[in-house]
Formats: sequence, C-alpha cells, structure tokens
Amino acid sequence: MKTVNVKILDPRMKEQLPAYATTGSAGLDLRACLDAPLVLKPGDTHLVPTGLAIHIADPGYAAMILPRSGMGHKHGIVLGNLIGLIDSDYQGQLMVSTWNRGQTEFTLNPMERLAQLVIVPVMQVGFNVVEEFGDSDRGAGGFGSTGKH
Ligand SMILES: O=c1ccn([C@H]2C[C@H](O)[C@@H](COP(=O)(O)OP(=O)(O)OP(=O)(O)O)O2)c(=O)[nH]1
Ligand SMILES: [Mg+2]
Repeated sequence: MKTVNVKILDPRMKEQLPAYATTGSAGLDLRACLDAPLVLKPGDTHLVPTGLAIHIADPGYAAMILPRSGMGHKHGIVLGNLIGLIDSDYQGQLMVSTWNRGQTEFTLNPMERLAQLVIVPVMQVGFNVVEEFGDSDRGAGGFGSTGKH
C-alpha cells in the first residue's frame, strides 16, 4: 500500500488516524475536530476542521472529500462545495465544508465521522489547439441526446 505524509494537528487524532473500515473500502472517514457540539440549522454551512494535514506530493494523485452516505441520506449532512478536491501540493489542514441541506436541525458532535477522503489518480494534460476534431460516435450530442429509456 502507498503511503502519504500526514501531520497530526489535533492531538485527539493521534489515536484515531483515518483507516479503511474494510479491506475493500475506498474511503477514509474524516472526523469533526470540534471542541463542542455544533448545531447546524437547516441551510447552515460550517467549515469543520479535521485535525489533519496531508501532503500527497505526487501530481499524479489527488484526494477528494465526499459525503458519507448515511450522513447525507438520513440526516441531510453533505458538503457545501458538493465535492472537496485536495491538490497534491496542498499542505494545510483538511477542512470539510459541512452543509445541512435538510429540513431539520442536526447536531454534529466532536470527533464524529462526517465525511470521507478518497485518493484518486490524476492526469495533468497540456492543450493541443486544433480547428477540427476527428469523428466520434457521439459528436457534440449530450444532455439527454441518447434518449430517456
Ligand atoms: O473541501 C475542501 C476543498 C479544498 N480544500 C483545500 C485543499 C485544496 O487543495 C485547497 C484549494 O481548493 P480548491 O482549489 O478547490 O479551492 P479554490 O477556491 O480554487 O482555492 P485556491 O484559490 O486556493 O485554489 O483547499 C479543503 O481542505 N477542503
Ligand atoms: Mg483552486
């Protein structure tokens, strides 16, 4: 397994570094490094610290912060930015933009697992400017061009 350098910014994270919950897990759960419970009213967004900084270093990888399905589906707790993209050269604290998109108040407790981090491969590209593309099956069709059923 590859490793990524991590800085522990909150001592409470020392004993509970993110880990894959099962052998096949894609995500590492991130915890809310809060000092007190945080009440999120419907529509509220709060930037929640995770107590961790990572430096991926290799531009061939990035990390994404994604919602946890239970938090999102059952409690309406998703991300204010929908998806968080962590650049390979970012060295600051991982922050979770936490949005209560639901209709009821939600209390986020200190050290609760609120989102998940997924490491993904990335390809950086340069642009080759052309006047015409070669033919493709789809062409410019999109936005439902293949029909509904
Ligand atoms: O949910 C997130 C999203 C981003 N970041 C950090 C890591 C990322 O590398 C950096 C910049 O994110 P992004 O490029 O998405 O934001 P921006 O608004 O374009 O800021 P910048 O001008 O700093 O690139 O912020 C987080 O901690 N959590
Ligand atoms: Mg940016």
